[in-house]
Formats: sequence, C-alpha cells, structure tokens
Amino acid sequence: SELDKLEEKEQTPLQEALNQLIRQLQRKDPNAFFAFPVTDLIAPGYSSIIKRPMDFSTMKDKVKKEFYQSLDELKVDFRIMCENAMIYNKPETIYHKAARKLLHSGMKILSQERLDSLKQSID
Ligand SMILES: COc1ccc(Br)cc1-c1nc(N)nc2[nH]cnc12
Repeated sequence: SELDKLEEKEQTPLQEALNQLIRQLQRKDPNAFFAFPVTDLIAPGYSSIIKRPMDFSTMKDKVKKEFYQSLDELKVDFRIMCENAMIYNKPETIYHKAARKLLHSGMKILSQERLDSLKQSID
C-alpha cells in the first residue's frame, strides 16, 4: 500500500554493519571531499578520465538498495574512491594527499581482522 511504501524498511544486520563502517570512514574525511560525487564542474574532464566514480553518498545509496552482498564489496568501492582521486589529481595536490591519507586510515578500519569479527556478529 501507499503507507507500506512510505514506511522505512527494517535495516538488515549487514546494512547496519555497512552503515557503521561508512560512518567510521567518513570521520576520516573532515573536508568532505569524498562525501558527494566529483562533477566535471569541480574537476574538468573528470568523467572522461575516471571510469568508476565512487563517493560516500553513493555507497550509502547502495547499502539502502541492498547492492552490497558482503562487507568486502564495500572495501572494493572505498579503495576505488581513494584511487580515483590519486589518478585524477597530481601528487602535490591536497586532494591526492587527502586520498592517500584516507586510504591508509580506511584500510585499518576495513582490515581483514575487523571485517572477520564483524562478519561473526552478522551471521
Ligand atoms: C566532491 O569533490 C570535491 C568537492 C569539493 C572540493 Br573543494 C573538491 C572536490 C574534489 N576535487 C578534485 N579535484 N578531486 C576530488 N576527488 C574527490 N573530491 C575531489
């Protein structure tokens, strides 16, 4: 019914774990450079250089739509997001540096040990 469509769907344990991880990762992006998609207006030619754009808002949308079947799939998108910034932006730029730093801290948050123990809590 119309009401059913409006009512929020219950989050699955996987969705809760994914959203928790995204919150932890976003805290490592204080400038919010990775909060929303990069546009060609912000970064000229971006869409012709970067084949797989990714950002935190897109990750959250994928969680909501249950596109992620595992925690590891989030790790793939996170790495792509950081690598995109290091491909498009030259090493001396603040965006390249922010991406390298974010990737480094994010890989700790998404370490195999952390994901394995989170997986236990989901099963
Ligand atoms: C959403 O992107 C931005 C938002 C605000 C501001 Br200021 C810069 C960016 C941005 N700019 C560039 N050149 N490369 C990026 N990689 C990820 N973010 C960016």
